[in-house]
Amino acid sequence: MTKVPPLADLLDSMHVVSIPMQVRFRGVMHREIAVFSGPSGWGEFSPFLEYAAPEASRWLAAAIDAAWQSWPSAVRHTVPVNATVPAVAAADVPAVLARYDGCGTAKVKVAEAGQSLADDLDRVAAVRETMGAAAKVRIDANGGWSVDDAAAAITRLSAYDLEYAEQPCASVEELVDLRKALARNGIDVPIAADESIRKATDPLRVARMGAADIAVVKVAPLGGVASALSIAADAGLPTVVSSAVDSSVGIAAGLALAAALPDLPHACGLATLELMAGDVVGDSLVPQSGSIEVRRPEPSTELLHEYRANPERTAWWRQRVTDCHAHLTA
Ligand SMILES: O=C(O)CCC(=O)c1ccccc1C(=O)O
Ligand SMILES: [Mg+2]
Repeated sequence: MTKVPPLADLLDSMHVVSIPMQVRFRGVMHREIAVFSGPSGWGEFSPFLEYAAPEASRWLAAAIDAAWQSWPSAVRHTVPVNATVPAVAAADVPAVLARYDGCGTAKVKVAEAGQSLADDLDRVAAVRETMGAAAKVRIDANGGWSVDDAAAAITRLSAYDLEYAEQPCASVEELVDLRKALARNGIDVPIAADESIRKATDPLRVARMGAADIAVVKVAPLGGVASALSIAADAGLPTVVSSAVDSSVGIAAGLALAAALPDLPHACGLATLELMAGDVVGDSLVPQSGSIEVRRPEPSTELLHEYRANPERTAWWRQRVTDCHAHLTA
C-alpha cells in the first residue's frame, strides 16, 4: 500500500480540467479530471462524479501511486487495443469506428437503460458489418441484464460471433448462474467480469466462485498499477486492461499495467481517448495500427490551461481530494 503524502503535496500541483467528449458516455458530454505531480511523475484522479469517498479513495490511492511510486518493469513496448463503441445508434457506428486506427477488436456497449435488445442487435450487427468477419467483437452490458435476459440476449447476439460478454449481469452469483445456463444451451461465449472486480470489496471472489472466464482490470479503482497487477496474478484468469475514460495521464498507468502482465491474450480497452475531444498532453496515447506505444507523456501547461475547469468545479474537486485523503489516512 502506498504511503500517503501530506494533503498539501497533492493540492499544490493539482489541476482540474473538463474535457469535452466526442460522444455521450455514461450520460455525460464532459469528463472532469484532476491531475497532480509527485517525484515519479503525474497521477490522474478522476472517479465518476457520483462515487462517494470510500470508492473514490481507491482512485486517489492509484493517483498517488503513479506520482510517488515506480511502476513494475515492462515485458512489451506496445499494447494492442480495442475500439470502444458507446450505446450509439447503428447508423453512427461507422463514424465511431473510423476514429480507431487499425483496431481489429471492438467493444460494443449493450443493455443501455432506455434501449431495447433490438437496439443492441442493430448496433452489434453494424459493428460486425463495418469491421468484417475477421474482427473480434465483444460486448459490455455493465451489469444491465438479469440472468434470463442475458442468456436470451447473448444467445441472439452470438450470431455475430462474440469474443466475450463483459459483465452481463450485476452480481457474482448471477454470473455463475448465467455461465451454467449458457453451457446448458450450448452457447460458447466467454464471460468477463469488470464491475464484479473493480467495485467489489473482495476483487478475487469472481475467480474463486468461477464466475468469469476473463478478468477486466482497471488501474484507478484497484488502487494503482502494482495493486492491479497483483490482483490480476491472484485471480489467475486471462486479463484485459481497460480505462475509465482517462486523459493520457491515466492511460499511461493502464499501459504500464498491460505492459507488465506476463500474458496479454486480448486487446485492451485503452483507446478511449478517441471518445474524447481533448487531452492534457500534446502527444496523446492513441492507437496506431491497432496498438498504443508504452510511454508516459507529460501534461502541457497550455492544455491544462485550455481545459481548466471553472472555479466552482475546481473547488469541488479540491474538496473531494481533501475528503478522500482523509479517508485514506483515517
Ligand atoms: O474497455 C473499453 O473498451 C473502454 C472502457 C470502458 O468501457 C469503460 C469506461 C468507463 C467506465 C466503464 C467502462 C466499462 O468497461 O464498463
Ligand atoms: Mg466494463
